[in-house]
Amino acid sequence: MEAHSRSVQLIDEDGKFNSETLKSFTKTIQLNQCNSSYAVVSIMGPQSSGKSTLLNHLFGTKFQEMDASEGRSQTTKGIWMAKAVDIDPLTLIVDVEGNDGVERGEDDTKFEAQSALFVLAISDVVIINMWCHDVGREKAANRALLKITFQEMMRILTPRKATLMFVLRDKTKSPLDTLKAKLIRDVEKIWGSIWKPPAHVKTQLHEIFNIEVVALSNYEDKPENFKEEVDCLKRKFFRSTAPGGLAGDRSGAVPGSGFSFNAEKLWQLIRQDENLDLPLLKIMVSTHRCEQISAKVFSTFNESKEWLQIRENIRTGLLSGSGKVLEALFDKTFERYQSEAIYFDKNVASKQRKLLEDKLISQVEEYATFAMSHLRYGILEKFKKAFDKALSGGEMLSLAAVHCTSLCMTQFEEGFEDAIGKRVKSKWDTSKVKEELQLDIDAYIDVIRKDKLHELEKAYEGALCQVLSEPLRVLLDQAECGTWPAIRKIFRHETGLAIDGFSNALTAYGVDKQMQENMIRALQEYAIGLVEVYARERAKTVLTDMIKRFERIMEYDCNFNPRVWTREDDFHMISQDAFSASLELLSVVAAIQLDDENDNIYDTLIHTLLTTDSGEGQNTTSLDSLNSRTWLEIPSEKTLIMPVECEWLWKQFMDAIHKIFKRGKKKWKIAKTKEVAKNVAEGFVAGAAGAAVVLGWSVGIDLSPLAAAVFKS
Ligand SMILES: Nc1nc2c(ncn2[C@@H]2O[C@H](COP(=O)(O)OP(=O)(O)OP(=O)(O)O)[C@@H](O)[C@H]2O)c(=O)[nH]1
Repeated sequence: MEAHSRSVQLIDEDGKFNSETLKSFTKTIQLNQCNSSYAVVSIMGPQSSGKSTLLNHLFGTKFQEMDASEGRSQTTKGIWMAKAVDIDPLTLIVDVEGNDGVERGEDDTKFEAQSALFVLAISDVVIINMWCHDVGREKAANRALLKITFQEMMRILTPRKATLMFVLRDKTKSPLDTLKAKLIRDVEKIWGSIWKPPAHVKTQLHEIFNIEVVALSNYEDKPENFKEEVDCLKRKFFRSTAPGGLAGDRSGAVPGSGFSFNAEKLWQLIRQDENLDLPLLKIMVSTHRCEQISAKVFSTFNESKEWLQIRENIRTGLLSGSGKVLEALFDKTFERYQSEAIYFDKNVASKQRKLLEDKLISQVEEYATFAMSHLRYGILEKFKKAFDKALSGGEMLSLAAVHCTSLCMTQFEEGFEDAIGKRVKSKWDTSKVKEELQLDIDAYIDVIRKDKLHELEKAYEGALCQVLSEPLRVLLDQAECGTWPAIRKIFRHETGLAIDGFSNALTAYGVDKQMQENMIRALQEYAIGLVEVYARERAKTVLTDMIKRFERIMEYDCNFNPRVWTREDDFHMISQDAFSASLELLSVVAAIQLDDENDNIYDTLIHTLLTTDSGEGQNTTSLDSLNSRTWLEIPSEKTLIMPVECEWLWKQFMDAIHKIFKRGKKKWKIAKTKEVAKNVAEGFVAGAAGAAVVLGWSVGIDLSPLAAAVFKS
């Protein structure tokens, strides 16, 4: 009680505002918690007019009073403040230095005017303390004060409605009503005489002030009466902030927590003699206070166990459910802010709330970033599992990719909301992280797709290899004129089937057209390569194979039975067949002829190598046609044995055949009976002669040893 009723100096006699003193005072009396439920009552009046005495009796304060024995000199310097005792709501009492200029000098009205303005601006009730006998007096000190106050108020201040309570001291026998009427007339006269800004030219006094008039007995002469009347007056200040009370108009009231700042700024502006724009000041105070409230709730947020726990979650990676906690914490923080900021300017409060929200959002940025990246990797792993499962369950890759991706993107959104809450999530741009996640997912799909496509490719290659290998081997073993047409037929058929199947299968993998074409081309090339492999293999052993073929025809008849040469056997024709068949073999393996329908290699070879012209040798023009490295209409990369090589091979072949003829006795079975033998020998001779015609141009086979051997046998 003592501490509250004791007064503090708000502004000293030199006009210095005691900011720290006021802050500490308002803190002591817990003004901050009052919002708008508090009142400010101030007193103005001539020096030594009993102002402090009245306040102390009325409000239980302890303002310094003049010692009566010292005569009338100034005791109150500057502006003082105390808290009324036993009055609800909390009521601040402001005692102002006497203002009749006696101490400061007649001309120094500046401080008086400034303090009067200050008091008017911060007060809900202004008590004008005056001697009863001054009512109606032209020269009364209050007249000058009121005039200058009204004048300055209209010049630089946008007033807010307050109560002007005239307390007439040392009341006389004049009835109060008469005094009151006189006083109001007087005050209105003053009001009418002052300059007013255009907006207020027609403003009536009662629109700016509620006027109250009270008369008190002389404190010194009639102390009992004085106390009684003061007690009665005191009651007027109970519940003063309730509607209809002395301080009932709360519309312009500054909330308790902004009082100090408001008072200090106000005093600064008054001292600078600037136009006082109270609404602007109100915004200034509101901004200052809302910033303070915001900073306070922000630090409470930071220190809350919930937020500390969420931050800890970054370390442990346990995000699930944090969103709800964060959401509730945000709500609590805004509620805390709102509960105090609501008493300040609405626009300022909501602007500061928005700033607070931004601050909170950026405060959780580290957590949100962590949550997003944690989710990104977690969801990617989930995608991999879901995708693999879908594929192993037989789902088409392209469909699985779409549905698993969409599932995972939804999971990302849900997971982020779960970790960070709806409110924060709505403020966050997740598009970049989602793009990155999408890229990760696409990369994984690509890897799997490549694997699967590789498998598919291998499967089709394997199948093609299986269906083509055997026919190719058989056909190339046969190596006759119809070989390449047959290979082409089976090749086109099987490759066509495989490509159809492959194309269909590819649609399940979501590959683009270009890639699809490339892969089909690759399969085609594989099939071509397969043919080439077999053909090249065959080409490698062509000389041996030609010899073997020649020998086979000579040793076996058309039923594959071992041949026993008799006279009936047409040696010439059989050997001719053997030569032709060998040449056929050479022509088949000389080039890969998958595209070429006009197979001219065999014709060229027959024409140049197996002529039936006179045995004096092959015509050089024909042989010249083999003096080349390419076959007509066949690209070089499809050539397995060049024409010039064929010529060389043919010579090798004929050399070998020569030797075979030489040892024909051992090699070929000849009938044993003499007659048969003779016939055979004749036939051989004839056949050999024919053969010699065939062969003569190149190797000049000497058949006589064979014939001799036959005759000997
Ligand atoms: N005649 C008369 N004298 C009073 C009354 N009340 C107080 N006084 C006397 O007036 C003198 C000044 O009293 P204060 O209360 O100090 O007056 P003040 O107006 O606060 O003085 P300053 O702060 O110096 O302006 C004291 O001696 C009081 O006893 C009153 O009702 N009538």
